[in-house]
Parts: sequence; structure tokens; C-alpha cells
Amino acid sequence: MTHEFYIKRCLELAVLGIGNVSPNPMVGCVIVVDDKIIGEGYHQKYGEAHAEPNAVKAVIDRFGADAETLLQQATAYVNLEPCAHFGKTPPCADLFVKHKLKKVVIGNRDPFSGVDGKGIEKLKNARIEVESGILDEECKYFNRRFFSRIQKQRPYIILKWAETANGYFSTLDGHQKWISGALAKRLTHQWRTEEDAILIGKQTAIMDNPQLTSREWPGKNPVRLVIDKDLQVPQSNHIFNSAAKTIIFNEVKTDVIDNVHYIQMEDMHFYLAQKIAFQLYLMDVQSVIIEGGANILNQFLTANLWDEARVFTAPNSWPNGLRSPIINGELREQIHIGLDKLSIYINHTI
Ligand SMILES: NC(=O)C1=CN([C@@H]2O[C@H](COP(=O)(O)OP(=O)(O)OC[C@H]3O[C@@H](n4cnc5c(N)ncnc54)[C@H](OP(=O)(O)O)[C@@H]3O)[C@@H](O)[C@H]2O)C=CC1
Ligand SMILES: Nc1c(N[C@@H]2O[C@H](COP(=O)(O)O)[C@@H](O)[C@H]2O)[nH]c(=O)[nH]c1=O
Ligand SMILES: [Zn+2]
Repeated sequence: MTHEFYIKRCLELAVLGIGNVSPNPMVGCVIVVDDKIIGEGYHQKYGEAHAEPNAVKAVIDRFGADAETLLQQATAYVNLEPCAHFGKTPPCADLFVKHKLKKVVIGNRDPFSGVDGKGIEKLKNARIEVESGILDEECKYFNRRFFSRIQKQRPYIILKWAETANGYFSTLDGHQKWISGALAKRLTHQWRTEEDAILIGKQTAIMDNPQLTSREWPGKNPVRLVIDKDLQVPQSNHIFNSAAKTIIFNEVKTDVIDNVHYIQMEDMHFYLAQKIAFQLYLMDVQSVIIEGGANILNQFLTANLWDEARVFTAPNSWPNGLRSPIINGELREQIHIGLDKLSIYINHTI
């Protein structure tokens, strides 16, 4: 098998950690001898073991006394450079050195300053052969949330909304009227399990009284973020319930009341998108899905602060309403989700 085959296997394993490892990257590791996989592992949860010790442990558990000899003949594949620093766990590069692996094949070099080539250097200094840059672009896109935080100092930003066949987003008077179907809703809940946070504007919080949970998909709820300058959303609304942490960005106070955190900001009407992006970076929020309304979505579009947009277009038209945001970006994918069409756009200009 090719290096690409085993790096792809690393990604298959790594993705099992989605939603549970942030702000760490998703990493998988495969250990191979004579073109046979003898052990696999992935980073399962933030604060717990990285992919590499899990894969080495799998070899030791399976082969017992023979494990050390096998590891000395082995090539380890890993989609991100093994770490070189003492974080929540000891350096993975040291582990490979300790077990005297023969070769290490890497997807991306890790841009995090604590690693950034130092893992590769440790391996090479111990005379372990290293190859790096296998499926480099694919691995980078796979860990786009992590790369955004480290290299752009902001979270990966996903815009998401539903519109009618003739381009309407909401009713004229603002009352909630559902546009997309049941399958789209379930898929949205899956997406919510995959991102650190979900953001909405004040009007959406008032008119829709949304829960912003992942209740129709197994997995965690994202942190709920609301733009509410003057604290006008009623305390009885679902976003204040205990289902998830909620952060209210406002101009009135900074406070913590149980799971509700208030963060005071200045002059929210100026550069809101930029301020929110930076604030989330400071809080180690690595990704955010923005679910409306049109006002907030348009501000992120105008600021060109978005990476991906996911738009459901329903089959039905409305006679009137408020218009959806207009998006310019590469149309990467278009598929049907039940009766709705899902269009995924990527922003290459950022
Ligand atoms: N089709 C879909 O996918 C979705 C539809 N909806 C629908 O959209 C409607 C709500 O959308 P929309 O009216 O656009 O409202 P938003 O939810 O985007 O909230 C807009 C409000 O947020 C506040 N705000 C906006 N920018 C700033 C800023 N820079 N600083 C401080 N506060 C700011 C303003 O309040 P203030 O005036 O007090 O400053 C503004 O009125 C509802 O009808 C809802 O049902 C909602 C989400 C998704
Ligand atoms: N109306 C509309 C959407 N609305 C979005 O979903 C939120 C409701 O979330 P929840 O209360 O958790 O179900 C709502 O406030 C708004 O952000 N989404 C869609 O996929 N299609 C739709 O037609
Ligand atoms: Zn590590």
C-alpha cells in the first residue's frame, strides 16, 4: 500500500474525535510492519492520550513480548507531526524514539509554536527516517479548524441558513416560520455536535426562542453565543436553560450566573464580526457555526469573516418576506437532503 493509503486511514481514525478534542487537532496514527497494520489509535478526547501512544499501546496489547521487536521494524503514519512539547501529555516524538521506530510518515507539519518542526527534528536526531507532506492539502483541510486558530488567530467560521426557493429568509414581521425539512434539521444538529460554538443575533433569540442544542443527534451541545447589546432577550427563553453553556455578548455587564456567562464589549456596532472572532480566539473556541439571523450573517459576510457557508434551499416559494444573504464563494458541493437542496460554499478570499 502507498503512504497516501495509510495517511487516509489516519484521517478515518482521527475524525472519530470530532467535537471532543478541540482546541486540539484531530489526529490518527497507524503502525505498519511488512505492509500490515499492527496497531491503530486516535486522539479521542481533549486532555487524554494523543493518537501515537494509543497506537503504540494497541501494538503492545496485541503482541505483548514481541511488541518491542515489531516496533523497531515499524513505520508509523500520522496525519500531524508528533508533538515535541510537554502539554497535558508527554511528547509523542519521545515515545517513538523510546521504542526505536524505523520510520515515521507525516501528513502536516504542526504549525503550533511548541512543535513546528521540533517533533521531526527529535525523530531525525534519533536516526528515525522521516517523510513529511503526504496528502498535505487534504490533511490541512481536514484540520481546518485547528489551522485557522493557530495560523489566523481566529476560529473557523461556518455560516448556515435556510431559504425558500425564491430567496426569502424570514417573514416580514419576523415571526418564526420554518423553511427547511426534518432531515435538514437532523443534519444541522449533527453539525452542531462538530463545532465548539453556535452564534445567533438578538432578534433570532427573541422571535424563534431557539434551543440551539444537538438534541436530534448523539454528541455534545455547542456553547451558545448570543449578540444581545442591551440584554433584551427574556430570561425565560430556552437559551438560558441548563442544556449548555451560554455566552451573552453585551454592552451592560461582565458576569457569570451558573451556565450563563455575560461578556461586556464596547461599541458593538463597530467591527462586531472582527471583535467576536478575536474574543472567541482568546477563549480557545476553534470553530463557530452562525445560524442567523440575516442581520448577523450579513455582518460576517461584509467583513469577509467566513470560511464556509451551508445553505438549505427549500422547494417551496413564499409570496413575500425578507431576503436571504447573497453569497459569493466557490460552490463546492450541492446535494439533496430530503426535499431540500444543500449548497456548500467555500471562501477562498480570506
Ligand atoms: N432562515 C433561517 O435560516 C433563519 C431565519 N431566522 C429568522 O430571522 C429573523 C431574525 O433575523 P434578523 O432580524 O436578521 O435578526 P438577528 O438575529 O440577526 O439579530 C439582529 C439584531 O441583533 C442586534 N445587532 C446586530 N448587529 C449588532 C451589532 N453590531 N452590535 C450590537 N447588536 C447588534 C441588533 O439589535 P439592536 O437593534 O438592539 O441593536 C439587531 O436588531 C427571525 O424572523 C427568524 O425567524 C433566523 C435564523 C435563521
Ligand atoms: N428557520 C429555520 C432555521 N432556523 C434556525 O434554527 C434555530 C432553531 O434551533 P432549535 O430551536 O435548536 O431547533 C433558529 O433560531 C434559527 O437559527 N434553520 C433551518 O435549518 N431551517 C429553517 O427553516
Ligand atoms: Zn502528541
